[in-house]
This record gives sequence, C-alpha cells and structure tokens, in this order.
Amino acid sequence: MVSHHHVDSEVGRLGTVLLHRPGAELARLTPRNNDSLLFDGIPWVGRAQEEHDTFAQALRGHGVEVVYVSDLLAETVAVPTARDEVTRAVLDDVRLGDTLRRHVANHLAALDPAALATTLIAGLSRAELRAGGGIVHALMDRSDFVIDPLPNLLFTRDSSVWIGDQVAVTSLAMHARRRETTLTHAIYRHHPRFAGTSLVYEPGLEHLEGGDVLLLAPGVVAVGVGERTRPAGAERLARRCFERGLAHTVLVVPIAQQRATMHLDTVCTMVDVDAVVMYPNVASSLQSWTVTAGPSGEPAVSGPEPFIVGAAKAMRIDTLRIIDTGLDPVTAEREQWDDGNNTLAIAPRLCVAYERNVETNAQLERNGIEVIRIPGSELGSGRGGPRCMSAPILRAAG
Ligand SMILES: NC(=[NH2+])NCCC[C@H](N)C(=O)O
Repeated sequence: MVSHHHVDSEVGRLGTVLLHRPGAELARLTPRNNDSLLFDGIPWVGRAQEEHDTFAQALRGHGVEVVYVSDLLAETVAVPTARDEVTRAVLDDVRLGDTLRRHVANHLAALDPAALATTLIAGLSRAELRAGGGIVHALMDRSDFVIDPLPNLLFTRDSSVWIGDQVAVTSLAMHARRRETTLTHAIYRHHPRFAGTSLVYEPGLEHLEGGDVLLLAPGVVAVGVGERTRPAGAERLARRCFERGLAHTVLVVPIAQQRATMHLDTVCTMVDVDAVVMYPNVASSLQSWTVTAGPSGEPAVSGPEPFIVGAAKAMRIDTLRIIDTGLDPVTAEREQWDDGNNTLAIAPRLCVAYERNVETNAQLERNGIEVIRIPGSELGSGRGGPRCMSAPILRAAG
C-alpha cells in the first residue's frame, strides 16, 4: 500500500501539509510577555489570520491538501487515553499546586473535545477558570495564565518532522514551546489517520527542533546545531535514522547561537533538487560535519568542510547550487531577519515566500525559481516564514 505520509526531500511535489491557523493564543501576547513567548511584537490577530488564510489558499490552489492542527487535535482528544495524556501535561505544571490543579482538572474535564483542543492551544487565564480557590489562585492576577498559551504552535515545522514514512516528534529547547509537542505527540499516536505510524524521535530526548532539519535528498539529512538543536540531538537523530534505514548520511551544520539564526532554515532552504537559497552573509562560512553509520554500529564522523561541498558529496551530485541573492550585507540582513531565506517549496523551482522580501524574491526569480508571494507583516512578528509555518506530511518521492 502507498503510504499517505511520506517525505524524503524538501522539494518533491507537496501533497499534504500540516498548518496551524493562529487563533486566540496570539491575543494573549502583551508587551510584558512577548519576549518570553518568543514574539518580537504584538500581532494584529485578525490580520494575521487573513495572512495565514492566504497562505493556506495558495497551497490549496496548487493542489496541496491542508490539514489543521486544531482539527486533528479535537479529533485526537476524543480518544480517552489521548485526552488523559494532554491533560496530564497541563496539570503537571508545578506552579499550580494541588488546590488549583484540582480546579483546573475539573474545568478541563467539563470541556467537549473541540473546546478542550482550543483551551490547550489558547491557554487559560485565571479570569476564565470557572471556579478557583486556594492560595495560588488568590495571589494570581486576573490575566495570569493558569495554562500557558502556545502562540508558537503556528510554526508547525518545529514540533514534528517527517523523515521517510516515520515522524520525528521533536524535543523543543525553549520553555515557552515545550508543551507543543505533547499535542503533536498525542496526534501522531492516537489520531486514526496516523494509526500504525512509527516515531523516529520523541519529546524528552536531547533537544532537536524541526526548523533545523533539512532533507537534502532521499537518505541525506542536514541538521543545524545552534540555539535550539544540540549536537547530542543531532547525534541521536542520526543513530535513529541509521538504525531504521531512513538515512545513510547526516550532515551536522553549526550555526550561530543567536535569535536571528535560531534554526538552519532561517539561513538556508531548498528551492530545487540541487539548489538552496542561502543567506549571503553566511554562505561562504557555513561548515558541516559528516556523520555516517560506522561499520561497528557507532556513527563515524568526518569533517569539517564547507557545507556545500559536504552536502554535494552526500547527495552524490556534482554541485549543490547556491542561489546567490547577491545582496548588499544590510539588505541581506534585513531580509534574512524577515525570513527571506525561509521559503517553502511546493515543487522543484516553485516556492512560497513572504512578499516583503522584495530583493531576495527578485533574485530567486532571476535564477529561474517561481515565487508565490504571500503577505506576512503580522505573521512575521513571530520570526518565522512559510517553511517554519508548515510541516509537510506527504511529498512525491524526490
Ligand atoms: N523553523 C523556524 N525557523 N521556526 C521559527 C520559530 C519562531 C518562534 N517564535 C521561536 O522562537 O521558536
């Protein structure tokens, strides 16, 4: 039987993609909490939703099936064990204390699956809790969170990534994002659509985020290590992929440990089977280490060498082309910050990009890449572009 869930490249024709339409969780952002919730501004929620709908429509217009996290989650929590798991993840928060925990548990128990899914994503303030009591509750402000919201669920790429016919549910590094994977983990294990799916990675392992994982070619995976993914996470993923025959080579790519380059996909994404668009300010310095399944079962490591060289060798092609955006360093830096290098390929030489990155998009087109432009002025305040906002679950074989 042909699997309905299979991804072995970044550019094979996109069949199905997992998105999250932003909702009430974005309305929780204030100037006091936006830094800890990993947003650089306070998005206009309605406009962000319109922008996201334009993104989804662009994908559908190209024959892509769009599935939403909130729908899958509502269907998942209709399964009692799934409901227990995701609820427990909320109640495990040590800040609650026993009394408030009991009130929150009662609150959640009364919700139907759709309302529970919404609450798990949007969070819950003290004012919204139906009944409360105890000292923790007494000392909270009305707007304090009893359940933290998950505004970064929007970036579905980070909490799960398909490699072949298996899914890696990742292990997120930032506190504000940890609970996201309790939701994706539950979806992939309990939703009937994914029955029988094997998991190649689980939350709780060494830190690994999907934005750092690039499927360069069938059997070749690049993993950025920096602010989010740790070298030990890359090593764990490599071991797992080798054991299961999902990859023969994992390229480990160190990136600067800073917010502007939090994931490998903020500086480099694929736009053709043999081409990447890359942030010019790092293009000449990006290095990689090559990890392969050693003869004794212990991964063999070699390198470093220029990423582009290591990648071409592992992909068994002559050259991995860098689409040279040829921009001056200041324009390049501005457009990198606004996710100009964070394109989502729908097929080879056809990608979705934010319209605001005028120069990068023009250069892509000059190099033969068709660009579908979407607005992103509000969505971009979370520092993520089309690739971050999408988790492909089916692509045609690359
Ligand atoms: N794959 C990506 N580049 N994701 C971007 C995630 C942005 C999000 N605000 C974070 O800081 O985690």
